[in-house]
Amino acid sequence: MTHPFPFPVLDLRELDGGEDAAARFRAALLRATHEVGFFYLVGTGVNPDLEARLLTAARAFFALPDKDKLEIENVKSPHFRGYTRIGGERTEGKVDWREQIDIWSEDEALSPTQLEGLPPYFRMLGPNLWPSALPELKGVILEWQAAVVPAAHKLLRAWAEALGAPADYFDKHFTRPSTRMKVVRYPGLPPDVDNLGVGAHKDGGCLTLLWVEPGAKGLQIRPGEEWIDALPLEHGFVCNIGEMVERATAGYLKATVHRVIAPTAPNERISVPMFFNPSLDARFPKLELPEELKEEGAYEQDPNDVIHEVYGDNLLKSRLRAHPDVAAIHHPDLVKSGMY
Ligand SMILES: O=C(O)CCC(=O)C(=O)O
Ligand SMILES: [Fe+2]
Repeated sequence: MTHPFPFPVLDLRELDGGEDAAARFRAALLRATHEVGFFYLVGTGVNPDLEARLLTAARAFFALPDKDKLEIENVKSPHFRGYTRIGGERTEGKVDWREQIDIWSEDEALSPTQLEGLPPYFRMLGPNLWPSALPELKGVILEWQAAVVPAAHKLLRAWAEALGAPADYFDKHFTRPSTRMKVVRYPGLPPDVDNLGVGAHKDGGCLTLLWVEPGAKGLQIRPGEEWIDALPLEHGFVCNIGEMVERATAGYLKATVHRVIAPTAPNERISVPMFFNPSLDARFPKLELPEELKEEGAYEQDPNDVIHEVYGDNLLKSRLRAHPDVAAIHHPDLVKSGMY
């Protein structure tokens, strides 16, 4: 029998509820990310009013005429920001059935002179694209980022301690975190089309905090042999770790494969993943695990998908593969180099 909410629920407020509560939280966090790689997070401080405003703004954006959405189309951004139309993104070489806006931290682009001699991943720094037809979108998104990022920092500190390291073990790699979020709409599939909303994948970075509109099914995870359905928990996030944390812990914490089944028309689904990741030039540290956690050691890197040590290299590789059109227009030299 399947359970609609298959992961443990963790309440972030426990970390501030005295040493016993904090220790309980850390133990539950460790167990969840060791065994399943996913958990629900409540008590983040993101309030229901902000959730409702985000959902309204997201629906309003996707309901805009194409010309207004295409004003910020991602092919206009060398920095992989902006709107991607349905079919414009790929997972495992297959197009995904979703449209989305990519919003990263708000950065200034480096000039060609500044970029000279720097690793190519610095090209990804740059401004976001905002739609002039929906000026209120920017405020809601920046408010969302400001509300979610502190929860992500707290989780990282809890993991460090749970893994026997000092609480600030990861902090120096997150001085300029690469916060990437997406506002995604999975339109209903016509009955004659067979496609996934997004194909099976592991998240590439450290930590994902995913918000899904209440009641919308579609997310499936595969911690073992079988796909498991996971509904969103109201006023909670679905959290999971990515390949960099899996690698840093020699596989003790699991980056679990997941995908989204597209809804059938007239249903649709809005989701807002936030990928919380280290500074671009961070060389994510391997953690020396305490003896009692060392037993497994089953971690093997996929030889076809090498995880680079420097986060920016990973991110650049994944962006170039996910958006071949942006790559061809803005980064033909990188495509030609064969390094990604
Ligand atoms: O939309 C979702 O629920 C999940 C999306 C996802 O896994 C991703 O974009 O990495
Ligand atoms: Fe994902």
